[in-house]
Amino acid sequence: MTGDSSPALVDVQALTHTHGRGAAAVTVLHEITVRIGGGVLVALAGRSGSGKSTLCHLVAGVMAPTAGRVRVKGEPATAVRDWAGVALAPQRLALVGELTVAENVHLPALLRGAPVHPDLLARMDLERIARRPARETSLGEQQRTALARALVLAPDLAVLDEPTAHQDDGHVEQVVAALREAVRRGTTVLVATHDARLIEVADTVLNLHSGRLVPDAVGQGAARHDD
Ligand SMILES: Nc1ncnc2c1ncn2[C@@H]1O[C@H](COP(=O)(O)OP(=O)(O)OP(=O)(O)O)[C@@H](O)[C@H]1O
Repeated sequence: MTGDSSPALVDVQALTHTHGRGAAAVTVLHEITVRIGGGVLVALAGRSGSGKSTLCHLVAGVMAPTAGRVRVKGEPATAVRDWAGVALAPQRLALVGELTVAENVHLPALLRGAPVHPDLLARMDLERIARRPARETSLGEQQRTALARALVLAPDLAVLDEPTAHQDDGHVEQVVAALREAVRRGTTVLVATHDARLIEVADTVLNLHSGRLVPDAVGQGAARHDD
């Protein structure tokens, strides 16, 4: 989180979001205001259905809020199209099943003509299966592939929805280390999670409760890590 006067990487102001229309309309986020600075790991915690994925999608700019605004680097989040700006690993992963694990990870770099981050495959324990089509890998492997893909351009902001949901303890440690390393290199990482192992290493914890940020929990979290 940033103080009021410092520039925010992510600036969310009075954001409200309603899914559906008419009789089916349901407002799932209410008047969210929060600012997030550069180079921090932020955990967005909250019970199932509290609105974490919805807020992730709005911050990543894949949908627009019903009211209020989300700015990333001073632009509306929906206008930031470059994965070097904002990268998303959605809960449902969205891999290209026919492409290999390595091709999926490197796709944002290949599309952009950018160099690939050399050791992400190893960091995410994907080297052994790098040449296998993504659809022929386990769910945990697919999740680590989507996480590596989100980090491959060292984006300003990586939005990762439940990044440890399909990982065993050992791989949780590897994912956490990779996220901390991304933060060390300057990426702000926003994770939606219920995982205490991830929440405890966050610089900031935002707690969502029924679509509202719980005021006295905002800004709490583990001390800043400098590793
Ligand atoms: N497309 C949609 N149409 C209608 N309601 C939706 C839609 N997507 C999500 N919702 C509702 O919005 C609320 C918040 O959902 P969201 O997926 O953001 O929660 P979450 O905190 O990420 O949950 P989980 O931890 O289970 O993934 C839930 O009540 C959900 O049923």
